[in-house]
Amino acid sequence: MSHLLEVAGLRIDFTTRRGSLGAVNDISFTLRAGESLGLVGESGCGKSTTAYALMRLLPGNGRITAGKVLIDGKDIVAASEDEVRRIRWQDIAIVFQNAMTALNPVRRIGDQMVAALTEHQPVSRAEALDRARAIFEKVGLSPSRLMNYPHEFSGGMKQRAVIALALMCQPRILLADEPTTALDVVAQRQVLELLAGLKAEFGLSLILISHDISAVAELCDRVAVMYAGQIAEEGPTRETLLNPRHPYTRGLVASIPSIYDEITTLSSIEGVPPDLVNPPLACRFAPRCPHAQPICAQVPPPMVEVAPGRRSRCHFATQFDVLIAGKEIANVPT
Ligand SMILES: Nc1ncnc2c1ncn2[C@@H]1O[C@H](COP(=O)(O)OP(=O)(O)OP(=O)(O)O)[C@@H](O)[C@H]1O
Repeated sequence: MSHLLEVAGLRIDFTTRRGSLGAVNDISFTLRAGESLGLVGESGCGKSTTAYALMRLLPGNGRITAGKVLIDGKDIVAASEDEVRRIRWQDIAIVFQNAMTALNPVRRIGDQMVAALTEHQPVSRAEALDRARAIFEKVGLSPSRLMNYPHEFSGGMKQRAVIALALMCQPRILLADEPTTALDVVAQRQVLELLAGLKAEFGLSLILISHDISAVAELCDRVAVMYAGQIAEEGPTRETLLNPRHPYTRGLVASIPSIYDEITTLSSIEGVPPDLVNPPLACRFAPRCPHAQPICAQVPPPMVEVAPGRRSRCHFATQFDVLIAGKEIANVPT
């Protein structure tokens, strides 16, 4: 089956006062129609930057400096502004963390939804309104509230409205950047259930960016664990989180209470991620890795396939158990 989205060798740099900051460095992944991918990793690892690049919505000081982003075969990196306008929102749409980034506070929500469609497709206002009503219902909002202003909605309702807005042009790929972070626990759960339902109903391909690994475990077929602008490990969600092949994934999974029943330990990864203006030259995680070996500080690890559909950027990915066991043996008091 062909890929709906193919990201290859993506690199994104920001111009900063301290020099060039490599926010994303050689990222590759694919997404099939109807598939969901979770992007996880500590704050600052490049998740949002990746999502903005897929929409060609980087801030002014950000630039894609290498790589391709093929959306249904079309490269959005090389596309003209006109082509980008045809692709953005129609083929790929984004739900931001903060609903008010997407919603105009002084415009009725229904009018914003109508405009989102009529700006992109040759439909009448009446047709667009019909569609807005139908989508409002799909996202669990009453069509009678369509002409409300954003401030008349609760946080959870606003986020539903943002999802409705993103779906107006019937995109096939939906990016959700921390869609529940600003919500209370009940609304968080409801929005996640909504995303799962929409994915199933419309066959949406979903990229869920979240630091909530449990949400990703529940919603996503695959997971890409990012560290310092790179993908440290990627694979089917359950296998990857239950049996990591990268020390960073192992640390990340161990730092949350329990995603799957089998995992019960709780710890945290010591240290902080590197400065992306001057990242470590070899393995970016080596300075914090409890299992680091001399090679890790000398040679950049390649991304290797550890099993079909599973990749890890660790020198010891294919002998991971030995690496972990080695640490445990080294710790035995003599
Ligand atoms: N406009 C910008 N100018 C300069 N640096 C930026 C800019 N936006 C992001 N960065 C830097 O790029 C890196 C990646 O940031 P990004 O926001 O993509 O990470 P993230 O994983 O999404 O984090 P979070 O979970 O906090 O949103 C960070 O080092 C960040 O400081």
